[in-house]
Amino acid sequence: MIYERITLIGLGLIASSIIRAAERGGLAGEIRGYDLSDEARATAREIGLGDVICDSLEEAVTDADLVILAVPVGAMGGLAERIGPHLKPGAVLSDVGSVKGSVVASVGPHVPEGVHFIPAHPLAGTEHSGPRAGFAELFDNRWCLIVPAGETDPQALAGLRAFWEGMGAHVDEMDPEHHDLVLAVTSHTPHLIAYTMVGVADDLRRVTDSEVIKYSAAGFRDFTRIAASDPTMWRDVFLSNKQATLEILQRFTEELFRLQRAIRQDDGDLLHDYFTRTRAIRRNIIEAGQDTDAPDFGRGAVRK
Ligand SMILES: NC(=O)c1ccc[n+]([C@@H]2O[C@H](COP(=O)([O-])OP(=O)(O)OC[C@H]3O[C@@H](n4cnc5c(N)ncnc54)[C@H](O)[C@@H]3O)[C@@H](O)[C@H]2O)c1
Ligand SMILES: O=C(O)C(=O)C[C@]1(C(=O)O)C=C[C@@H](O)C=C1
Repeated sequence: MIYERITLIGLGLIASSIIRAAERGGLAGEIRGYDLSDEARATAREIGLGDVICDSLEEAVTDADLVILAVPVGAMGGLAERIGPHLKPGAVLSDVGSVKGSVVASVGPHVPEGVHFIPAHPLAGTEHSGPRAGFAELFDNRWCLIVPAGETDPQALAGLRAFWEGMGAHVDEMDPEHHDLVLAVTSHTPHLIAYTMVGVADDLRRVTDSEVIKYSAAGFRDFTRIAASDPTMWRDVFLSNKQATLEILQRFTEELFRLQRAIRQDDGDLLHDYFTRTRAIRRNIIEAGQDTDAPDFGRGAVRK
């Protein structure tokens, strides 16, 4: 056991997966949960999520050794303001938000003296939401980035690291600004592209009738899975990581125009060189053992 009592706030995909994974690993003596939505709390009780589902925030966080905020990033600051006065001295306050700079800025000022605020971000998810969506294996062999907000107590940090490792994740540390730039490239902008592509296909539905759906090839089907993700979560991600996402989108647009021109001008060499370079990137990821879908990720596995 790592913590006597932990509390999850916001009982969606990530919190319900944390609860299942913490139970699997025997990482907490007692697990409490709270959600703003009556429906989410009722569902959580119905499916037996954790030990106690509380009807008030105060009841949920009082005496907790670890409190994890698992709500959309735009709701984190207001939540921290409300729970701050009820947090136990020595407790760890963490979160799982997809953006870190805005969470550090909005939560930080509400963290009372003696409480250790250590933001984190598991790089794992699905397009599903809510308490029923969680499963114990979600974090197995995935990265969890811990993003310390300034000077952090080494013991509190070691505890949170052990907690994530106990749930099957590989842990790394990163500063908030760098995190937000990396995630703008690897997660946020790709989601925006998927949303846009599915929107374009939907606009063309009248022209192509139902063929877009019927003959969806794997590439487009992957886009529709991503574009089915929670709208509130992703609205907050883009509004909270504005600067980095706009920077990456600008570069993306420039590249798109370059490829557009190559197609128009029949520049097959440019297209071939470009696709050869991108194929090598995928191969390098796999050869470096960084493909988190590989069964023995992190041990230098090479999948052919
Ligand atoms: N879904 C993913 O793939 C993924 C992956 C990693 C991190 N994250 C991050 O984790 C967080 C949660 O995402 P999720 O996918 O679990 O979302 P979700 O939509 O499944 O669940 C969020 C829950 O938070 C509740 N909520 C909203 N505001 C609240 C408030 N003020 N107080 C209490 N409860 C509140 C909602 O009712 C909902 O049940 C987000 O910050 C997201 O950026 C998501
Ligand atoms: O697999 C998915 O559904 C995801 O989009 C998960 C994903 C990602 O982009 O990889 C989405 C947002 C998170 O903050 C972390 C993980």
